[in-house]
Amino acid sequence: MIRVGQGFDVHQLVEGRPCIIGGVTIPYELGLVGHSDADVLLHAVTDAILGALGLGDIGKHFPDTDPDYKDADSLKLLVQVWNLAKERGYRLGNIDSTIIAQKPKMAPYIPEMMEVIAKALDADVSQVNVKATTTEQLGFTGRGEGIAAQSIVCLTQDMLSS
Ligand SMILES: Nc1ccn([C@@H]2O[C@H](COP(=O)(O)O)[C@@H](O)[C@H]2O)c(=O)n1
Ligand SMILES: C[C@@]1(CO)OP(=O)(O)OP(=O)(O)OC[C@H]1O
Repeated sequence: MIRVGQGFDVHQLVEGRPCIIGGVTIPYELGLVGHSDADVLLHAVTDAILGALGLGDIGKHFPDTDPDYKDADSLKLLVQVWNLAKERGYRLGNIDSTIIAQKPKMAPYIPEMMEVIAKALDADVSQVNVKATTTEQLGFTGRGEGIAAQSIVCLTQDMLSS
Protein backbone atom coordinates (compact mmCIF):
# COMPACT_ATOMS: atom_id res chain seq x y z
CA MET A 1 0.00 0.00 0.00
CA ILE A 2 1.20 3.50 -0.84
CA ARG A 3 -0.21 6.69 0.67
CA VAL A 4 0.68 10.28 -0.13
CA GLY A 5 0.21 13.48 1.87
CA GLN A 6 1.05 17.14 1.50
CA GLY A 7 1.76 19.88 4.01
CA PHE A 8 2.00 23.65 3.90
CA ASP A 9 2.95 26.15 6.60
CA VAL A 10 3.83 29.83 7.03
CA HIS A 11 5.53 31.68 9.88
CA GLN A 12 6.22 35.38 10.29
CA LEU A 13 9.77 36.75 10.47
CA VAL A 14 10.44 39.07 13.42
CA GLU A 15 13.40 40.46 15.32
CA GLY A 16 14.63 38.65 18.41
CA ARG A 17 13.79 35.09 17.40
CA PRO A 18 16.06 32.31 16.13
CA CYS A 19 15.67 31.28 12.50
CA ILE A 20 15.26 27.48 12.79
CA ILE A 21 14.39 25.73 9.53
CA GLY A 22 14.56 21.99 8.97
CA GLY A 23 16.08 21.60 12.42
CA VAL A 24 19.01 23.85 11.48
CA THR A 25 19.61 27.23 13.15
CA ILE A 26 20.41 29.66 10.35
CA PRO A 27 22.33 32.85 11.12
CA TYR A 28 19.97 35.70 10.16
CA GLU A 29 18.93 39.06 11.62
CA LEU A 30 15.28 37.88 11.85
CA GLY A 31 13.71 34.69 13.14
CA LEU A 32 10.44 32.83 12.87
CA VAL A 33 7.69 33.41 15.42
CA GLY A 34 5.17 30.83 16.60
CA HIS A 35 3.90 29.04 19.67
CA SER A 36 6.63 26.44 19.14
CA ASP A 37 10.11 27.07 17.71
CA ALA A 38 8.21 27.89 14.47
CA ASP A 39 10.24 25.55 12.28
CA VAL A 40 8.17 26.10 9.17
CA LEU A 41 9.77 23.27 7.17
CA LEU A 42 9.39 20.62 9.86
CA HIS A 43 5.77 21.70 10.34
CA ALA A 44 5.09 21.19 6.63
CA VAL A 45 6.80 17.77 6.77
CA THR A 46 4.78 16.82 9.87
CA ASP A 47 1.52 17.86 8.21
CA ALA A 48 2.41 15.91 5.06
CA ILE A 49 2.90 12.73 7.13
CA LEU A 50 -0.31 13.31 9.07
CA GLY A 51 -2.09 13.84 5.76
CA ALA A 52 -0.75 10.57 4.37
CA LEU A 53 -1.93 8.77 7.50
CA GLY A 54 -5.37 10.44 7.39
CA LEU A 55 -4.79 11.74 10.92
CA GLY A 56 -5.61 15.43 10.62
CA ASP A 57 -3.01 18.12 11.13
CA ILE A 58 -0.30 19.38 13.46
CA GLY A 59 -2.63 21.74 15.35
CA LYS A 60 -4.95 18.84 16.16
CA HIS A 61 -2.11 16.83 17.70
CA PHE A 62 -0.20 19.73 19.28
CA PRO A 63 -2.63 22.61 19.97
CA ASP A 64 -1.10 26.08 20.06
CA THR A 65 -3.21 26.75 23.17
CA ASP A 66 -1.35 24.02 25.10
CA PRO A 67 1.50 25.38 27.26
CA ASP A 68 3.27 22.01 26.83
CA TYR A 69 4.14 23.07 23.27
CA LYS A 70 5.33 26.60 24.07
CA ASP A 71 8.74 26.94 22.38
CA ALA A 72 8.53 23.21 21.55
CA ASP A 73 11.30 21.63 19.52
CA SER A 74 9.51 20.83 16.23
CA LEU A 75 11.88 17.93 15.60
CA LYS A 76 10.42 16.22 18.68
CA LEU A 77 6.90 16.82 17.35
CA LEU A 78 7.91 15.32 13.99
CA VAL A 79 9.39 12.24 15.69
CA GLN A 80 6.15 11.77 17.68
CA VAL A 81 4.13 11.88 14.47
CA TRP A 82 6.58 9.55 12.74
CA ASN A 83 6.01 7.06 15.58
CA LEU A 84 2.32 7.02 14.58
CA ALA A 85 3.39 6.06 11.05
CA LYS A 86 5.75 3.34 12.30
CA GLU A 87 3.06 1.91 14.61
CA ARG A 88 0.90 1.46 11.51
CA GLY A 89 3.66 -0.33 9.60
CA TYR A 90 4.63 2.55 7.31
CA ARG A 91 8.09 3.38 6.04
CA LEU A 92 9.22 6.43 4.13
CA GLY A 93 9.15 6.11 0.36
CA ASN A 94 10.38 9.62 -0.29
CA ILE A 95 9.71 13.20 0.72
CA ASP A 96 10.16 16.40 -1.23
CA SER A 97 9.87 19.90 0.19
CA THR A 98 10.20 23.52 -0.87
CA ILE A 99 11.11 26.45 1.36
CA ILE A 100 9.72 29.72 0.02
CA ALA A 101 11.89 32.58 1.26
CA GLN A 102 13.35 35.71 -0.26
CA LYS A 103 16.09 35.64 2.37
CA PRO A 104 18.19 34.18 3.89
CA LYS A 105 19.94 31.96 1.37
CA MET A 106 19.02 28.37 2.26
CA ALA A 107 21.35 26.47 -0.07
CA PRO A 108 24.29 26.19 2.36
CA TYR A 109 22.04 24.66 5.03
CA ILE A 110 19.97 22.29 2.90
CA PRO A 111 22.28 19.23 3.13
CA GLU A 112 22.09 19.39 6.95
CA MET A 113 18.29 19.83 6.84
CA MET A 114 18.02 16.71 4.68
CA GLU A 115 20.18 14.75 7.13
CA VAL A 116 18.03 15.91 10.07
CA ILE A 117 14.78 14.95 8.33
CA ALA A 118 16.15 11.59 7.12
CA LYS A 119 17.32 10.68 10.62
CA ALA A 120 13.96 11.62 12.16
CA LEU A 121 12.14 9.45 9.61
CA ASP A 122 14.48 6.42 9.89
CA ALA A 123 15.41 6.94 6.26
CA ASP A 124 18.44 7.38 4.07
CA VAL A 125 19.19 10.93 2.98
CA SER A 126 18.64 9.79 -0.63
CA GLN A 127 14.92 9.53 0.23
CA VAL A 128 14.73 13.19 1.27
CA ASN A 129 14.87 16.28 -0.91
CA VAL A 130 14.68 19.92 0.17
CA LYS A 131 14.56 22.82 -2.26
CA ALA A 132 14.31 26.59 -1.86
CA THR A 133 12.89 29.36 -3.98
CA THR A 134 12.32 33.07 -3.70
CA THR A 135 9.08 34.60 -4.95
CA GLU A 136 11.02 37.19 -6.95
CA GLN A 137 10.25 39.86 -4.30
CA LEU A 138 6.49 39.35 -4.74
CA GLY A 139 4.01 38.87 -1.90
CA PHE A 140 4.66 38.47 1.82
CA THR A 141 7.55 36.09 1.27
CA GLY A 142 9.06 38.39 -1.33
CA ARG A 143 8.85 41.34 1.07
CA GLY A 144 10.66 39.23 3.67
CA GLU A 145 7.73 39.31 6.10
CA GLY A 146 7.58 35.57 6.47
CA ILE A 147 8.70 32.19 5.20
CA ALA A 148 6.51 29.41 3.80
CA ALA A 149 7.24 25.76 3.23
CA GLN A 150 5.47 22.95 1.46
CA SER A 151 6.09 19.25 1.51
CA ILE A 152 4.84 16.09 -0.16
CA VAL A 153 5.45 12.61 1.19
CA CYS A 154 5.02 9.07 -0.06
CA LEU A 155 4.69 6.34 2.59
CA THR A 156 4.86 2.64 1.84
CA GLN A 157 3.28 -0.12 3.91
CA ASP A 158 4.22 -3.78 3.73
CA MET A 159 1.41 -6.03 2.44
CA LEU A 160 1.14 -7.86 5.79
CA SER A 161 0.78 -4.66 7.88
CA SER A 162 -2.65 -3.16 8.55
N1 LIG B 1 15.90 31.54 0.15
C1 LIG B 1 16.46 30.95 -0.94
C2 LIG B 1 15.89 31.04 -2.18
C3 LIG B 1 16.53 30.44 -3.25
N2 LIG B 1 17.65 29.72 -3.06
C4 LIG B 1 18.37 29.11 -4.20
O1 LIG B 1 18.45 30.02 -5.28
C5 LIG B 1 17.90 29.44 -6.47
C6 LIG B 1 17.22 30.48 -7.30
O2 LIG B 1 16.06 30.97 -6.63
P1 LIG B 1 14.93 31.71 -7.49
O3 LIG B 1 13.82 31.98 -6.57
O4 LIG B 1 15.58 32.93 -7.99
O5 LIG B 1 14.52 30.77 -8.58
C7 LIG B 1 16.99 28.33 -5.98
O6 LIG B 1 16.83 27.31 -6.94
C8 LIG B 1 17.74 27.84 -4.76
O7 LIG B 1 18.75 26.96 -5.12
C9 LIG B 1 18.17 29.62 -1.80
O8 LIG B 1 19.21 28.96 -1.58
N3 LIG B 1 17.56 30.22 -0.75
C1 LIG C 1 3.27 23.70 16.39
C2 LIG C 1 2.19 24.49 17.09
C3 LIG C 1 2.15 24.03 18.55
O1 LIG C 1 3.18 24.58 19.30
O2 LIG C 1 2.38 25.89 17.12
P1 LIG C 1 3.05 26.94 16.10
O3 LIG C 1 4.50 27.01 16.40
O4 LIG C 1 2.32 28.24 16.25
O5 LIG C 1 2.93 26.36 14.64
P2 LIG C 1 1.76 26.20 13.59
O6 LIG C 1 2.36 25.89 12.29
O7 LIG C 1 0.84 27.35 13.65
O8 LIG C 1 1.06 24.82 14.03
C4 LIG C 1 0.65 24.09 15.01
C5 LIG C 1 0.80 24.44 16.44
O9 LIG C 1 -0.21 23.92 17.17
